[in-house]
Order: sequence, then C-alpha cells, then structure tokens
Amino acid sequence: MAEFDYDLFVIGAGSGGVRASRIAASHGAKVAVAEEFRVGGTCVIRGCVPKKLLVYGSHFAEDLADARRFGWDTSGATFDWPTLRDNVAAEVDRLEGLYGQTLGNAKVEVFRERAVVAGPNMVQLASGRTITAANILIATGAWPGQPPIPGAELGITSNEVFHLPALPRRAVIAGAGYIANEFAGIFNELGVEVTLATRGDKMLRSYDQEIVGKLLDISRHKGIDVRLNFPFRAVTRQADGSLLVDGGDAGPIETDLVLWAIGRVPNTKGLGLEAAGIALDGEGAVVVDAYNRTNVPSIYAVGDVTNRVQLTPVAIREGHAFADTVFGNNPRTIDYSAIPTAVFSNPPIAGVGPTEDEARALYPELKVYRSDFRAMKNVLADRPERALYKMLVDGATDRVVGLHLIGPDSAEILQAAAIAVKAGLTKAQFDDTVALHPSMAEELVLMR
Ligand SMILES: Cc1cc2nc3c(=O)[nH]c(=O)nc-3n(C[C@H](O)[C@H](O)[C@H](O)COP(=O)(O)OP(=O)(O)OC[C@H]3O[C@@H](n4cnc5c(N)ncnc54)[C@H](O)[C@@H]3O)c2cc1C
Ligand SMILES: NC(=O)c1ccc[n+]([C@@H]2O[C@H](COP(=O)([O-])OP(=O)(O)OC[C@H]3O[C@@H](n4cnc5c(N)ncnc54)[C@H](O)[C@@H]3O)[C@@H](O)[C@H]2O)c1
Repeated sequence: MAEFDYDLFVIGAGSGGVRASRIAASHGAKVAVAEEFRVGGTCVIRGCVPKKLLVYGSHFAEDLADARRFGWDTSGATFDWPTLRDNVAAEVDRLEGLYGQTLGNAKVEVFRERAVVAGPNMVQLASGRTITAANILIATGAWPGQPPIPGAELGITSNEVFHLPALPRRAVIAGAGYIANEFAGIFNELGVEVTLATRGDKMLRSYDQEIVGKLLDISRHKGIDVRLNFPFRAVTRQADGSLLVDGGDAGPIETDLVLWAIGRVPNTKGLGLEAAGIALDGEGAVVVDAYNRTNVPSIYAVGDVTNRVQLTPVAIREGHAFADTVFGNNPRTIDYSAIPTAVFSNPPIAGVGPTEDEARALYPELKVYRSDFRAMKNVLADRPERALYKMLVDGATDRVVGLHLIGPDSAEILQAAAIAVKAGLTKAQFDDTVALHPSMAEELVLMR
C-alpha cells in the first residue's frame, strides 16, 4: 500500500461518505475524506434533520389550536420565525461538530475543500494538491434540480429554504414529491398561503394512490391550493418585488416565493468522471454493480450519486457494505426489498412494500384490508381529518406484503410494523398479537 498516500480517499462527507470512511478506518485502512461544504452532508445540514425540526416547530400551530378543546387557554401565543430558524441552525452546527469528531476519533483525515477525480488512483484538491489512493469512493450526493425556463433563478431550492430572512406571505412550491409536500405542510402551518403546483397529474407517484388521495383532500381542506397539470413556463419579478409564475393555460400565479422541489440530480458535474472513464447513466448517475464498484476497478460510488434509492439510511448501508467488502474481508450487498419510507407531510404518510396497484400485478390472490378512522385526539379536538391504514396480504400465503398509512405519527408506527413485513409474517400472526389500547397502531392487529 506504501505506493499510495491513502488506502481510501472518499469524496463527500455526507451520509454515505462518513459511514464508509469510519468503517474502512476501523478495518485498519488509512483514510481521507474531502468535503467542499459542511461535514454531515445533505441530511444533517440541509435535509432530513432541519426539515424534521421545522415539521415539529410548525405543528405547534395545530397543537395550540387543539389544546383549547383540552382546556388550555393559549391566547397570546405567537410565533417568531427567526427563533425557530436560528435554533434549528444551532442544532445543525452541533451535529456537524459531532460528525467531525467522529471522523477525528476514527483517525480519518478531513480535507475541507472540493476534490475531483484525476485518474484511477488520483484525486485533485481545489487547492491544487494531488493525492494518490489505492481506492476512491465517490459519495458526492445529489443537487436540487431547477427547470430550464426563463426566470428559474428567481426561485429558491431546499438548499436556501432553511435560511429565509423572513417567511413569505405567499409561496408557490413546484413539484409534488417528498420535499414539496413536506414544505407545503410546514409553510401552511406557519401561516403562509401555499400553492403546490406540479406539471404531472399525480402527487407522490411512488406511494399508494389511495393514501395520497387522502393527503390531497386533507391538504386542500387545510387551505393548500394544489394544482395538478400545471406547466411552469417562466417566472418574472414584478415592479412591487413579487413574482409572477406563468403557467400557460393553467393561468398565472402571483407569489412572494417560488420553491423548486422537482427532484435531485446526481452530483457528478465537473467531477472528472468522464475523463477518468467512469460510466454514467442518462441522468448523470454513476453506474455501479451490486458491490458499489464502477467500471474502473479502483473507483466505487455510494448514495444519491448512484441514483438508486435517494434516502439516508440507504446511503449509510451502502457506505458500510462498501467498507466491509473492500477493507473488512466481508463482501456484502444491500437488500433493497421492503424499505420503509415516509413523507413528513401534515399528516405524514408512511409505507413499506408494493402499493396496491403494484401488488395486484404481483399477487393474483391479493387481499386488501382497510381501516379508515379518526384518531381519538382529533375527535376531542373537533378536527375532522381521518387516518387511513391499508394492509396488503398475499391470499396464497397469508403473508402481509405491504402496509400503507396516513395519519398522526405514521412514520413512528410504520418503522416497527415494517419489521414484521420484512420478516414475512402472516396476517394470522398480526391477528394473534393482542392490541395495545388505546393507540392508533392497534388498528394494525384489528383489521377484519
Ligand atoms: C430537504 C431534504 C429533506 C430530506 N429528508 C430526508 C428524510 O427525511 N429521510 C431520508 O432518508 N432522506 C431525506 N433526504 C435525502 C437525504 O438527505 C439523502 O438521501 C442523503 O443525504 C444522501 O447521502 P449521500 O451520502 O449520498 O449524499 P450527501 O449527504 O448529499 O453528501 C454528499 C456530500 O458531498 C459533498 N460534495 C459534493 N461534491 C464534492 C466534491 N467534489 N468535493 C468534496 N465534497 C463534495 C457535498 O457537499 C455533501 O456534503 C432529504 C433530502 C433533502 C434535500
Ligand atoms: N422524507 C424523506 O425520506 C425525504 C424527504 C425529502 C427528500 N427525500 C429524497 O430526496 C429526493 C428529492 O426530493 P424531491 O421532492 O425534490 O423529488 P421527488 O422525486 O420526490 O419529486 C419531484 C416532483 O417534481 C415533479 N416535477 C419534476 N419536474 C418538474 C417540473 N419541471 N415542473 C414541475 N414539477 C416537476 C415530479 O412530478 C415530482 O412530483 C426524493 O426523491 C427522496 O428520495 C426524501
């Protein structure tokens, strides 16, 4: 190994890169990682973590309103955006520090600058220095996309949304995926007039559409103006400083903020990959095999940059499996089946396994169980919205193959239930489990 500066050089200290660095070092490898922005990556700095904290922060609006029915006098309660924004930013700073410490404790050297691939065993740092490594891991994540229309630059993306100087009076959120629905919920609760507009005819395409239909109804009931089939043609700044979104036949929308949430593009531009001969797919994602190896044998890639499943727990698993495979003498691949996922909309959606439409094609004897109910807390709060739980069962084997939920705390409930789906448990085994009463989760063992 002495012919190289490092056994492993990782580009990108996000979810996948940090885990891979730490585990490779624990297997005895000499490791360095380069990070051009902030250690921790998208999830910690401008993704999952600050987003979830804003979800909590914004939900107090409804909680405080509901509290009155439970006897509390909440008059005089006010909201201050800078306080929430700055407290969230401080928590992100704290976590960034912990990630740095973890790398330091693991004896991983951190270069706080951009790195690009300069050859099968060489990277170049922004400062000009070149470094050699027996193996290179590309873990550069993804970048928010913007549509190729005039005025797109007048909008912001999830990169900027956590730092708004003030909340806008009105916001147009473009897209109908994860980020769009999560920020529609956050902004709506914080009193912003939200329009969620997407060019397609569906929201959250990969989720069970009956569950998504419920979210659509509840979102509209909460005052979110959801526009499907909305073509974004252009954005212009008006004389009074507001923005005008040109939607062609769907009409213009006047707003104060445009948030692009139209998908995240693998971060491979200018990374030296073409020059190094690394194969990319049509969307610019690094092509890898099941062991995360590219077509150049010394170069690997994990996480969003490979555009397989753009989720933190998946990037972490891929990074870990890569390190075990290459440095731990333990070749491992990831099982991508039955990955539980959630959208932290208001209310949240969570699902595991195929949707009902997908399951119908896979299991000819599919049985669908439903529980459509109003959470006890919502009943007393006089809040009309209902929850919906769906269980998909393969009639041939009685196995529960999918669960799809919308309702309070559905992500928390699904994580535990997903273990049963992953383990291949049957409907009879769910039914054998005594209900935990009173809870929402008990619906899962009471479906008839
Ligand atoms: C708003 C938002 C909310 C999200 N919420 C969730 C959620 O609730 N749950 C969930 O599972 N996932 C969520 N995600 C997705 C999740 O953040 C990503 O799937 C995850 O961060 C991917 O990890 P990664 O290691 O592939 O990339 P990243 O975490 O993006 O890390 C890549 C790192 O590489 C750095 N980098 C890039 N190029 C270079 C270079 N040339 N040199 C040096 N450094 C470089 C970047 O600065 C970055 O720090 C969310 C994403 C967003 C944007
Ligand atoms: N809770 C979570 O786990 C979570 C949260 C946020 C992000 N993420 C990850 O990050 C990824 C990116 O999130 P996202 O919400 O940006 O993408 P997404 O893929 O979830 O949704 C993109 C949406 O934009 C629409 N769209 C695409 N091009 C458009 C255009 N030109 N004009 C209008 N609409 C357009 C699509 O139809 C789709 O509805 C997600 O796919 C997910 O993997 C996960």
